[in-house]
Amino acid sequence: MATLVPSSSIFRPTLVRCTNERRALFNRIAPVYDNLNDLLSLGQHRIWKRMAVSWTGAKLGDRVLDVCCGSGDLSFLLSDKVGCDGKVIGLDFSKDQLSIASSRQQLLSKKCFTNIEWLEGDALDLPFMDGWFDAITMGYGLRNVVDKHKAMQEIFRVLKADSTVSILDFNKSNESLTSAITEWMIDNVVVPVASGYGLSEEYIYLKSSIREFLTGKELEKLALEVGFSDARHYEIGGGIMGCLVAKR
Ligand SMILES: C/C(=C\Cc1cc(O)c2ccccc2c1O)CCC[C@H](C)CCC[C@H](C)CCCC(C)C
Ligand SMILES: C[S@@+](CC[C@H](N)C(=O)[O-])C[C@H]1O[C@@H](n2cnc3c(N)ncnc32)[C@H](O)[C@@H]1O
Repeated sequence: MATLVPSSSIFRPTLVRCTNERRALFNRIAPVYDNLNDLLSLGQHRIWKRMAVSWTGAKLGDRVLDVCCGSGDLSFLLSDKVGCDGKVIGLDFSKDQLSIASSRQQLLSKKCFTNIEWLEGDALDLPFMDGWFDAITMGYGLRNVVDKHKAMQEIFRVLKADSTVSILDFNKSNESLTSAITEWMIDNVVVPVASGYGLSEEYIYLKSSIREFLTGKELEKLALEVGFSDARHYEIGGGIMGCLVAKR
């Protein structure tokens, strides 16, 4: 009997089907990730990240966690919030992203940045005791994990009572115009720019990952299901981005 071999375009999602493939993708994009974020968002991602960090309510002396920290943008912002007496853990499963985060820490050489520790680990199996952190951030991470429910359960487990997690990501909008703008940007700006670096497949993945993501209402529901007492999703960046703020 003849075996049907699907075309590579049908099989595109296999690029990121399992954890190892996702890790490999983030290792590959690590050298250009920061520059592309600045370029593609016209620097706006820095504003969205500041908003996400301020919504955690992190304060001087706190012990905080940045899950899926990548090259460390949110960790550096958290470091400023918690100061020299606080502690920031930036956790990610990509060695190459962590190595960039660590080089940035050396380069920026701000005294209090010594309060940041980079940790290679899995968001689905956080290596911390229950109720360990005063605040948690996750930037563009939840959409990329293979099991979103488990990731939320883990965040809930390691967060102290009354503390807050702030989860920034693309917004899977209910508004067809907003979705169309995001998809148009990815097809006509993001992927063509990324292809100049030989990373078109990696950025094409962005579009399918947003389509398969949860809407704001679904994210709020997920947070409540895993046990958070309050959950609000805020649309930001003209509705292109969103931030889920949930209180344990
Ligand atoms: C912050 C950006 C990308 C993060 C990012 C997240 C991922 O999950 C990835 C997965 C795989 C590869 C790469 C990434 C990744 O880079 C940049 C986002 C850019 C937006 C697509 C476009 C933003 C458009 C506008 C300039 C914003 C206008 C806002 C205005 C207030 C209306
Ligand atoms: C799009 S980047 C976001 C990086 C950073 N938080 C930011 O806002 O720029 C997503 C990050 O999630 C990490 N990641 C994805 N799944 C993960 C998992 N299961 N455990 C740990 N890190 C993960 C990737 O390695 C990557 O660095």
